[in-house]
Amino acid sequence: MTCSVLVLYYSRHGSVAALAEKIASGIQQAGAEAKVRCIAGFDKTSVPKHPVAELAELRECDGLAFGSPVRFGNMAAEAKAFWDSTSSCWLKGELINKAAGVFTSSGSLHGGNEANLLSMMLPLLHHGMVLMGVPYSEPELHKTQSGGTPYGPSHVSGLNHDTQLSVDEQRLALAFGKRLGQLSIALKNKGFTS
Ligand SMILES: Cc1cc2nc3c(=O)[nH]c(=O)nc-3n(C[C@H](O)[C@H](O)[C@H](O)COP(=O)(O)O)c2cc1C
Repeated sequence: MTCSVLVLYYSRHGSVAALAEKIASGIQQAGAEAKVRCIAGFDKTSVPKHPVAELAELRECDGLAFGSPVRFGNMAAEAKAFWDSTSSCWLKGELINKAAGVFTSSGSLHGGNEANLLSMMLPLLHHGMVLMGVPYSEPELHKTQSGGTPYGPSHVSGLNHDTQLSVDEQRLALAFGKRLGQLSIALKNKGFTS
């Protein structure tokens, strides 16, 4: 039975997209399929790095990783607008009991990445998803000097959003993806998901 995990993100400058790709590698390492899809920007001028997500892909996923940059301590409006378009999915309970987690990128280390991750969980909880993060059994969580939190992977991109993912950020994103893949497979195989 194939298990397909949707890696759904919004990214303006590419930092969240870079995390999405690492998470997808971890999902694949767990033996699940990773489908990377982006949320289109409002201005429609930028060329997306991955295909733009269709609502049907959210309905059909077996697990979800959701990413957004920090915008004034919260998720980007584009990401919020996507969730505001998912009422039909919520009415039918199509995401109930599916594994999910969140990831983000912020300009500065204390610029609100953890607050953002927590608020990004809210729509997923309303949809009845089973939330997971990164456990402290991952050694990088104890020593990272950049991003990477128990609430989900993160990156600190700097004032000009030009820093690469650190080694610790990459490892934590990979571990998160692997764990999400494993949990998605387990929940699907046990018959918990619709
Ligand atoms: C309107 C706006 C608000 C932002 N607010 C914050 C913020 O509250 N804290 C922070 O650390 N960075 C903030 N940033 C910076 C972005 O979170 C950061 O550049 C992020 O890495 C961008 O991700 P992306 O490269 O995937 O677009 C803000 C950027 C914009 C454009």
